[in-house]
Amino acid sequence: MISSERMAAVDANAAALGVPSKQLMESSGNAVARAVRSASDPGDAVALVCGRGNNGGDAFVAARFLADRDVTVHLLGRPESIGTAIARENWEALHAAEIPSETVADSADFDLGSPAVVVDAVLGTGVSGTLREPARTAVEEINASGGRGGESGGDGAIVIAVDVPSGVDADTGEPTGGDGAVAVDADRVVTFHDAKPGLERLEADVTVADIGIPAAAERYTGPGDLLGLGRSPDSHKGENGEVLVVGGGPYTGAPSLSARAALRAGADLARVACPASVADEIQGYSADLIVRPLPGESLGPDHFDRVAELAADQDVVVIGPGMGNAEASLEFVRRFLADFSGRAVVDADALRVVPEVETDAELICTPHQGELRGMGGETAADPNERAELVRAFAAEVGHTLLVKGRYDVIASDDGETVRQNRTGNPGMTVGGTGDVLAGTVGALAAQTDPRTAQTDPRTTQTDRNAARTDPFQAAAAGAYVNGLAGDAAAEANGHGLVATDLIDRLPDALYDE
Ligand SMILES: NC(=O)C1=CN([C@@H]2O[C@H](COP(=O)(O)OP(=O)(O)OC[C@H]3O[C@@H](n4cnc5c(N)ncnc54)[C@H](O)[C@@H]3O)[C@@H](O)[C@H]2O)[C@H](O)CC1
Ligand SMILES: [K+]
Repeated sequence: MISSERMAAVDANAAALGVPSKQLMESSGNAVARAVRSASDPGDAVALVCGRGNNGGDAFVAARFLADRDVTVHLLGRPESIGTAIARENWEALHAAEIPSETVADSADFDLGSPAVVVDAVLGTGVSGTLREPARTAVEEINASGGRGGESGGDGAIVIAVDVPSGVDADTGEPTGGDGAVAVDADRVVTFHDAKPGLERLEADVTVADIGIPAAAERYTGPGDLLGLGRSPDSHKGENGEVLVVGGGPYTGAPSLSARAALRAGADLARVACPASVADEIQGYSADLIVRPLPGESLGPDHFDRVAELAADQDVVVIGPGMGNAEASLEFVRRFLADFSGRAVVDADALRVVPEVETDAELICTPHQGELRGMGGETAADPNERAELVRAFAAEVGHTLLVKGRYDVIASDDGETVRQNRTGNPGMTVGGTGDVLAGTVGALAAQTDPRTAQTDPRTTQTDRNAARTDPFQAAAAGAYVNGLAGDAAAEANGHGLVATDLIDRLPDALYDE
């Protein structure tokens, strides 16, 4: 089962793996043609009703595979306004092949005739809102032509929908125009790659066609995993996330790297709460950070009130970098996590505390293999076996996990979703790259998802968490871009790369795909 959002990501990942959408469209069209053939006889009239997006494009391809049927392609709108290059190329190929087609400039002129089969390729997953003309009339004509919804009581044409009946939301099965809005009532649906939750709720007979998307496009992160992370063009300071890094004491570099990575990964503000003994040093590394000194030389339970107060205004807390493993510091983390209900990335020595703590916080834990074992998790040499172990352990602890390794493994807090990341290189075993990753994930988890943005200041912490990028998605995207930045750094510096090389390359990795 796959959501439309994930489907779009997998599509982009497939293209990055060398299987571009045009190739997928060829398979989609072929699958539709097979369904048409099984529903008709040679010589039968087949009407393909096509919109100007890729859903229509699938039907242009299908028409080429139906040489022994009496095919007519109806294009809704002008050919010049076909929206995508691949659909346009297939429209042109149709002409070159002399396949009969007509363009429907005015919906009043639309005449479907009385074919044996109607292919509904008006709209696929690209639909939004109430159907506009000429799509609306076309959908009504399709429904009137036959099928269960037809005036002829089921004796008319067989309606085969491409990917999803036009006007239906593939995620919910509801009309996109709202309750009772017009949508195609299909007899059959040929959907691509995987089942869609909304289609299960329809009466139509749904088949899933394998269109050749490689399994790796789902198993591994890719550019598709960055979709939906774009910041809104009219956002103001603070809207793209404020991150608080809590750490330092025995070390100064780690919290600084995390906080600077958070800024480069798009956070508007990065603060560091650290022992006063190292505050000047951490500030000295960078003018971009806001440093909040805590009395003493290492984190301890006395800092709880102050850190809880600082954390309350933050989108994400990154806790652990460079804090060391003194018992008092671990006790501080226990108290902090037990009380916290926001979102936190937990790294380094703070990780071992996680399995002991009952918390309402939404945690993203970023252990390497050794730290995972320290948390009570298991690991394995085989990447797929390791992925399975991490998935099960994420469900057990109830938090998102990002386990670092040659192949990173990301698992959702319910253990339902697991993904691997294979960007990165052996040069990244140098100290500090994990701190960069924690800050990067923190920044991505701090962004507001533009699709669920919630701007009312009275909203609760839970509402605010819900409006942000999904934690699994933030972790997967973070692992992917951290590895890309590492690969760019290795290109320049080989195995001599250092963690700060990654930080400067994060913006390109994130936004210049
Ligand atoms: N990986 C795959 O699954 C592949 C899927 N393919 C097919 O592509 C469509 C999705 O294509 P897309 O171009 O994104 O969108 P659509 O064709 O569904 O529609 C875009 C088109 O529709 C217009 N539009 C949007 N809303 C409305 C409305 N309410 N009323 C009227 N018109 C509307 C919009 O302006 C655009 O012009 C997917 O379903 C598959 O069929 C490919 O084969 C590649 C592989
Ligand atoms: K359709």
